[in-house]
Amino acid sequence: MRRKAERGRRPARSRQSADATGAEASPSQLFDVTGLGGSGDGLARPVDPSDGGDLVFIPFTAPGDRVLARRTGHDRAVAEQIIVPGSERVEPPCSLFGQCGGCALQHLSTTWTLDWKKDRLLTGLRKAGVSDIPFVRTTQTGPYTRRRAELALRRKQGTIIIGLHQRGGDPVDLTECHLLHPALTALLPPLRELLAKTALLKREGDLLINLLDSGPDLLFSSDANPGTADRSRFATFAVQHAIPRIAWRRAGTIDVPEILTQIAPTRIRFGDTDVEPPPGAFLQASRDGEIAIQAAVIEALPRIPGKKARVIELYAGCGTLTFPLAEHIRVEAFEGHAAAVRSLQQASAGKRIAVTLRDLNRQPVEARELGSALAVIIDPPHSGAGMQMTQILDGKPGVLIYVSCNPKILFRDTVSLLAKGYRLDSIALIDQFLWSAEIETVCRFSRK
Ligand SMILES: C[S@@+](CC[C@H](N)C(=O)[O-])C[C@H]1O[C@@H](n2cnc3c(N)ncnc32)[C@H](O)[C@@H]1O
Repeated sequence: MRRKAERGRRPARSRQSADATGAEASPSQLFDVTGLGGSGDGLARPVDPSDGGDLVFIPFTAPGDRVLARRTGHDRAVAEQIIVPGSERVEPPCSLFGQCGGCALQHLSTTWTLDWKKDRLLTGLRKAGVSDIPFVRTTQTGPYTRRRAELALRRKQGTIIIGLHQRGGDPVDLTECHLLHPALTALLPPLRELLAKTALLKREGDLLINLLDSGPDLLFSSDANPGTADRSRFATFAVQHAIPRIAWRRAGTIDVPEILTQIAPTRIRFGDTDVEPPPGAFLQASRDGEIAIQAAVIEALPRIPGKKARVIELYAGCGTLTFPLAEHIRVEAFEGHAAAVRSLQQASAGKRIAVTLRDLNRQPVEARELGSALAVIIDPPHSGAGMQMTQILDGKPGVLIYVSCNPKILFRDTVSLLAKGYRLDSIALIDQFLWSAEIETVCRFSRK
């Protein structure tokens, strides 16, 4: 949960005074909001065509709204007043909505946003050439379930801010959050007190929190080294708040994190296996989201012909999918993050899992190898699978189970897969990023 974009504030329903900065860059105009753009901002047209007919994006507006807004760029505007609210508007649950960059869509019901995401997905797939769209199974995770967060830290005039960046601006102190798991929100006030006393944070840093089965796992990155007194403060804090591990690294580096204190083993369960993940490990955003993704992947497996059959799993992380898969079939798992691979290897002992550390951008698993597997499972980072996708397209595995957090890349890859004779058999849409425009999907492609 991290979002940096354009500065924005929730528009008031009653008239607000001009911009807080006093800037009068452009006159206010009336706009009708007709839909939402890909990042969840309202897509609007001026009511008076002489104001220029082009569509503009207006954050925190909803379809059906008529708003008074001021242009901030050729296709951007900021709402100042909602003149007529759209029928889909709801009261945002969080008082920070519109300032904090964590949520973009709290002013719309979660039912509406799920339908909107499904519609975007289907429109994109149709445009990519899928003529026969299969049934879409949808799952939506609830509020207060987010178990992974990357929060910004600031020391400002003697106080500590822990929060999410407002759009394009400073972090907003997270005094309230309807997304985060309550166990994580409860940690924020004592963490502010702790950080106020430490030397570790000079001016700014970040905190990545993962809520594991063993408790919260904290990874700080900051602009100053922790002192000796800090280490004992963190150790006391870990005991007081039952935090198994607290790690740190210098901001802006990818150094192996230093363990400031560890009072107990860290643990997360994937399928039938406990894994000890490294600090800052990739995790699916919520437990419910993870379960839905795992179930969709397992369901998409083809019939397993015998004990020798194997699947190849690319971008395996610490094994979110590897262990559930290995309950059914042999798995060859590939991952580029060395610490994740170590965790995966340790937990794989005695199981039908072979793990390889591989930068799949530089050295993709080759087409021939992919083509000989019963299925290939792929869960690439947001930037997509790059060269690895080319090898998949050349290797033409019979079944490709594609987990995606970036619909644009999914649509692009769908075009290529259809051109190689694949069809789209099933789609699961997992809305695990509530109140944001993000879309997570599991798609099964197969060749006749
Ligand atoms: C979206 S995560 C999925 C991880 C895992 N499947 C899960 O669900 O927890 C993407 C994974 O790709 C890995 N990754 C990113 N770039 C990579 C690369 N060039 N080569 C191999 N792995 C990479 C990341 O370390 C991360 O574990």
